[in-house]
Amino acid sequence: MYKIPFLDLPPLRGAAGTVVLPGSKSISNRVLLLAGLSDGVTRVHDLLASDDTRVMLAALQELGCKLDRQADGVLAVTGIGGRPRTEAAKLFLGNAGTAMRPLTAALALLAATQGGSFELSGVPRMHERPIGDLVDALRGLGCDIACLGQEGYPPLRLSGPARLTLDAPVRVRGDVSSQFLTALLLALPLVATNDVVIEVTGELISKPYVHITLELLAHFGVQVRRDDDWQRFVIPAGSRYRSPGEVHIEGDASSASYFVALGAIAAADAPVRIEGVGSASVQGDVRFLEAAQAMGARVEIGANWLEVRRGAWPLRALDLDCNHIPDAAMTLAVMALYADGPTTLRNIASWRVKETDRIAAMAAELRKLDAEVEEGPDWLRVHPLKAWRPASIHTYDDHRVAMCFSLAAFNGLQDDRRGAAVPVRILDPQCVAKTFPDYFETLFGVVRAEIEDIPVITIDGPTASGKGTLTDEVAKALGYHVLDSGALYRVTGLAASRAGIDLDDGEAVAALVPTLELRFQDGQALLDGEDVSADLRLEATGLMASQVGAHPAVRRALHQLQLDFRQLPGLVADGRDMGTAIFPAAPLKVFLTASAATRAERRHKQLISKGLSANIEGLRADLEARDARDKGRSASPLQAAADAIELDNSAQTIEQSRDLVLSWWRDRRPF
Ligand SMILES: Nc1ncnc2c1ncn2[C@@H]1O[C@H](COP(=O)(O)OP(=O)(O)OP(=O)(O)O)[C@@H](O)[C@H]1O
Ligand SMILES: Nc1ccn([C@H]2C[C@H](O)[C@@H](COP(=O)(O)O)O2)c(=O)n1
Repeated sequence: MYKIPFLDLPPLRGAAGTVVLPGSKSISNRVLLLAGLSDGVTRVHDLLASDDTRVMLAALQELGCKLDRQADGVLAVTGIGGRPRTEAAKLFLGNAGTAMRPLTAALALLAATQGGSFELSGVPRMHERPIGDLVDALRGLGCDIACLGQEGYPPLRLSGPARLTLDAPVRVRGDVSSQFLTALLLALPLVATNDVVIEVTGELISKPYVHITLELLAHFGVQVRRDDDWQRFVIPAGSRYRSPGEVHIEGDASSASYFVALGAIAAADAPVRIEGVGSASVQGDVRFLEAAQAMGARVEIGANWLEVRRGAWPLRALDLDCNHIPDAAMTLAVMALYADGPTTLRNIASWRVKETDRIAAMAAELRKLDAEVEEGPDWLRVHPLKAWRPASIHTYDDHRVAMCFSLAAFNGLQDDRRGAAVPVRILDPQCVAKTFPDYFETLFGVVRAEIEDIPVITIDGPTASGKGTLTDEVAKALGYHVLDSGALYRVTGLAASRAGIDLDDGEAVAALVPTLELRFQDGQALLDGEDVSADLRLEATGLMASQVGAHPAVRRALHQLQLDFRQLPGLVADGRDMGTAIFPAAPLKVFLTASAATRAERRHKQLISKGLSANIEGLRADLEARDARDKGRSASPLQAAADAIELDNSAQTIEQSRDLVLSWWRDRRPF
């Protein structure tokens, strides 16, 4: 996950490959609650690991459920059989509507029948999301619920005992959020001593989510009867949750929408394959496929997979009632930028009370790209874009805003004039943790950019100037990859010396390079499977690296290997010739220096801190000798590129150097 303030997406040009979806959020949290309330153990396969499931798990644990993560990755949930092990708990539920609503209903009813006091709270946005209709319905049954802030909103206190009246129908509004009805359906079996009737007032929205609820209730032994018009539901007397033993969570159909759109926009040659949802899915958002097909996507579908590729291009504009796919429909708003006319999304009033006011948010952010957007209380119209503006997309702590705006990075496909493609900046990218923590990593695994569009920052300089440290810091701040080119020369020197090759024989050393089995993994350098990280950092290895690096044949042999590090979303490359020979067109080149005395002192400290003895005078002599060789060789000598910025960090802290480089980078960005 990118835990950084912003993530810049370079212009993207194509997509192909396979994506395995994370588990569905809606199914995960419903299954967890049902498993938690049941008797016995439920083994949950493919559970979504995200912020929303984490808060649900923490709440269940607080109520007395036992959670056991098993070796096969399955989570075993031992339920409380409808009897909380505590009489009082304060539960923090973040911004998870799928936890707040059903836990409110379940704990209000359990407090009423068994006594107790439960407080439910969340992040500030959760306290702005209405829950009054559910509270009213529960109060109508006799539950004791106090709104601790504003009436009709969390935080809430649920207290008991209280006398419940279950013989009259429970009325709940269905036209604001279907989660209120879902909450009652999930909770009322706990107290159904007689048939309990729920009547929905107003037309029920998002029926597919209620369908998921009914399917899962049946799986846990509760057969709810419903009328054909979805206005009346009956929970039979004596209903009891029974764990089905094993439950498999299917992939998240709303998350699939980004990759379906990706296929429709950018899979011109080979499809994007999406594993985890398909024709057997119970989630309503699989119907996003119909909308994508109407816009031009070509789709093949199996029980548990989809393959999507581009059909019509530009996409076809759409006028759609999105009531059945409220979450996935946000993706259509960005697809609309690539359409042949204005696209209108209707019946999306529920967007206003989600993680943020999504109608306002989408309109504001689409306009930043220069799109023409019209909005009404429950609709949004987006006009296609020809000339795009680079934009910094505010994400409102809303995972779906972040994910769907990643699709705006394909603007170069819409306007193929040279240089017309623009990058897109996603602010607070870690908000995707709510449902899809590795969304951007997954995206980068299946998209393609022109190599020259992938940004590179080069940091060259003499030994122990702090290049590696600065490179790591800058890369961390931007979410970029790192190329430690010195490590490649060090490995080459080490391997050649181990193989008994004369380090002055450039051709022999170069011939060794293609045979090296080298991997960089979790901070380790593995040569033929052996961790050689410690050997690589020895001063003696540095000298060998300098020696082999003087041969043009060795430099040629390592050239492509270094270019291959240029991957999405960007690269910071550290070495001696990054700016002069390997990435001569890099938009930011830094030549980092520090006085020899400072460098010797830093290296001394570094070695001592690792428990290695060192002599400061000897170190200084070694590094000056290495610098002399690196500067004096004919092939790509150590020197500043003509357009590099020189930075002497002798008197700077690491943070000061980092912030300076980041400020230079900011100046070069179009945002
Ligand atoms: N600005 C700085 N202020 C203080 N110490 C620094 C600074 N930059 C780096 N250092 C310290 O100097 C030591 C050497 O830094 P680093 O290993 O990054 O240098 P390098 O140029 O990559 O070296 P090499 O050429 O051997 O790969 C490290 O211990 C690092 O923490
Ligand atoms: N781009 C590079 C990187 C390194 N070398 C050589 C010269 C250095 O002295 C040696 C070790 O590098 P370090 O790990 O200290 O950065 O490798 C080079 O020639 N070109």
